[in-house]
Amino acid sequence: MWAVRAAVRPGFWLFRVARGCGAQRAAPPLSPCPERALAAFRGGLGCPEGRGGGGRGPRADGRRSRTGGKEGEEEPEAAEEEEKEEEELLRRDPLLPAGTQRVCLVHPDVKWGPGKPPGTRAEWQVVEAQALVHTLDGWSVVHTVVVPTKTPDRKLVFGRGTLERLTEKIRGSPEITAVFLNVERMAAPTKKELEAAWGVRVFDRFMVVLHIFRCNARTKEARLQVALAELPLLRSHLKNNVAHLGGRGRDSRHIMGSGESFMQVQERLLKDKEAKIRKALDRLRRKRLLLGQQRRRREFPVVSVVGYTNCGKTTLIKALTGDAAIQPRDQLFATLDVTAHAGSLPSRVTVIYMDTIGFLSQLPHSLVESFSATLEDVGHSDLIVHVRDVSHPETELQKASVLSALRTLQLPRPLLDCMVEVPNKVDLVPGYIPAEPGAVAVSALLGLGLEELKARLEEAILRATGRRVLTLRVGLAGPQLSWLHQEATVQAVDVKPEAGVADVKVIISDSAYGRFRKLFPG
Ligand SMILES: Nc1nc2c(ncn2[C@@H]2O[C@H](COP(=O)(O)OP(=O)(O)OP(=O)(O)O)[C@@H](O)[C@H]2O)c(=O)[nH]1
Ligand SMILES: [Mg+2]
Repeated sequence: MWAVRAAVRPGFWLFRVARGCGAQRAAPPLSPCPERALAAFRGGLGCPEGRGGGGRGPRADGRRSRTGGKEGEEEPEAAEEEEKEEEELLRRDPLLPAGTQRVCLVHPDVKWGPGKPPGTRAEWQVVEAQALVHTLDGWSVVHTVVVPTKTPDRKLVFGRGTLERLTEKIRGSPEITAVFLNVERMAAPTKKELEAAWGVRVFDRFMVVLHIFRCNARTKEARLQVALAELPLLRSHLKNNVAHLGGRGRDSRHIMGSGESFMQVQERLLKDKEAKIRKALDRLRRKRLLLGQQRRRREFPVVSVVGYTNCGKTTLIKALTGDAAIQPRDQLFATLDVTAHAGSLPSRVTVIYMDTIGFLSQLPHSLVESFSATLEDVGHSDLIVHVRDVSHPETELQKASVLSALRTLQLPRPLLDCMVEVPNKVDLVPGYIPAEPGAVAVSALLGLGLEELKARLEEAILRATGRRVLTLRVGLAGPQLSWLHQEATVQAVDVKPEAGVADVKVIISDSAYGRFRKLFPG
């Protein structure tokens, strides 16, 4: 969900990376059981399935906090109060009208100059804009107009003559109930003038995407992030309304003798709201980090699956884990919350796949900024898998957008260097051969290439987490075998009864192997 333009702003991301590529951390034991791994993992993840996001679970080590409750628990009244405040912050008027809308899509096509978006074409941008509209329940595009323009950022976006022609068309088409002007952001006066000229409501990309986010956000963190992203919109509405009131909003008629004008009171309320949302988000983030630490103590290798929106991330995770509960949808931004799903690799290594929010180019900064914290989990993973829809005409541009945004996350170099490229939807591109070295082409939908991908992921995970495959000889009478079952992944046991020993093939971390040698020096 990251904008290409936003991505190049230095210091833009709020992202903090706690640790580097998995190679730098102590390698954990691996559970052979995905269900158990996931149950343990979800206890430490603020995701809808996990129900762990509330952060009120007990500490893994059972220690008590200062308040007398276990650490990670809160005082019940304080927690209730926080919950009430969070719900209050989430109460909002509808952003876009509910019910059926027949939309005229107006796409300003910048053919030259600095406003021309690089590497794309008007028809592709139109297809993406149509997909955004169709994501909304009951909304359809009834007309599409591509209008050449030099300066889409001028007040009325188009020249006078073009505006007149558009007005004639929109006014003369009674079936049109709304206009989607495919610009990143429209200034409030522009919106007002266009709505007055066309007689219907006019939306920009920011509003449409924000509305989709609102509909799709599930966890409290994601919903609060949407609420935060909405604030600039509320501010510009406020300015617009005050302008509409003429001098009345700004003048010195103070409200109830408070010394503040109407505008000042509203601005203060919005500022208070912003501070409260940020505080609530910070609270949730701290809980997530605390739970993340518990999760890391359980130490399952984590694979973050990232990519442009609708490229097939969720479908791939469903195919890799066989998790029937996952429901991919042909929709932009179907996934807005980071969720975790356990799966097994060929040597029965259990990994946790993290499904993430997709990227979209030309997304307004405030939206990107609001969601950056959600992506912190990517920085805590052991491996990144970059999924790409190779059947999409803008597949190369999408790849560039994703990579450019990933770079701005300030992820540790090794994590980026170890990234596994997965060109997806190859069933739609017969004869597709990946150009990138080490890439594994798949069709997540048809299950093509999955075994090769699992083998590639296993190799990358072992390398990234400092694990190795060893065959150890153990005595059958001692506790070594059960120790190995607990602390490593046992792949095969070759019992030699006559010698009273067994050759055990294990995947074991360097640290666990060190402990094994110390415990069982013989
Ligand atoms: N033909 C084909 N379609 C696929 C493949 N993988 C995914 N799809 C379809 O692409 C659409 C989007 O899939 P998702 O898995 O929801 O994509 P996503 O990247 O998770 O999307 P967001 O969560 O919205 O960012 C769905 O209709 C899938 O059925 C594939 O390998 N081949
Ligand atoms: Mg998804």
